[in-house]
Amino acid sequence: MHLIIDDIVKQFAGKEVLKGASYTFEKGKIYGLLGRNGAGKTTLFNCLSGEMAMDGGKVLLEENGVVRELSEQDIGYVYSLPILPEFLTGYEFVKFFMDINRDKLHMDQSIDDYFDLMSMSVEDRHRLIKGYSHGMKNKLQMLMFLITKPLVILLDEPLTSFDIIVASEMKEMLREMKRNHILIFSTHILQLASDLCDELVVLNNGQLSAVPTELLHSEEFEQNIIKLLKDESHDENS
Ligand SMILES: Nc1ncnc2c1ncn2[C@@H]1O[C@H](COP(=O)(O)OP(=O)(O)OP(=O)(O)O)[C@@H](O)[C@H]1O
Repeated sequence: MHLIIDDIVKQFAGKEVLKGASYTFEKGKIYGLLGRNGAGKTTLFNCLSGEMAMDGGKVLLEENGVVRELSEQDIGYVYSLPILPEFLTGYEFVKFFMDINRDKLHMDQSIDDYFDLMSMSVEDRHRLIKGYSHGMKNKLQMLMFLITKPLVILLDEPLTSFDIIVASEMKEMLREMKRNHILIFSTHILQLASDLCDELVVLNNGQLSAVPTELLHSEEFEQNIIKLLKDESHDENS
């Protein structure tokens, strides 16, 4: 399975943020998306998820040799600031979520099984989401995708809000999930990127490019990434 991003263009009031971004992502890998503040990472995710209309380009999904347009159902998007109904408990929300998606699911696990997978205590799952920490809200969002298993999962700065124990559990889970999904996450934490990702992609000057794999585990990794991101062609006002 491949996610093919082909020549995406996106502009806001005449300012081009994505200038013909192209890249092919494949199943079985975790991709880290790096870029400076304002480079357009969230914009790219919004275009992929269909939340924002693109001004040009295509997003395609290739499965078993068949290429089709990516649909909203193929995408799971973990926001950096999760939007969840605060007046429900985590348990009530997951129950509701499973009910509305019932026809699409293989109901092989119970609600509690999913919470167990997320290591969320029985007490927490029955508390109002209103009182959840940022990290717990992110966990709940991740749980939704364990249920619906979208083919492509986008994570916008996801692990920054987790404590080290939860972050390490999440990393393990992402490594498990990559077998059947395409996982792309944006981050500013280079340590996390080099630790977790199989491939790094840089968004710079509106275009996507791969970071050579040999740089990923080299001693000069950080310096090389800084050099790449400082590329003189990057100009936030262009
Ligand atoms: N809805 C919008 N209307 C106008 N401009 C926007 C909109 N969304 C994003 N932009 C602009 O597009 C550019 C890219 O923003 P974006 O949030 O995608 O960057 P980012 O790489 O995710 O940044 P960060 O790392 O700081 O989160 C910025 O200059 C931003 O101001």
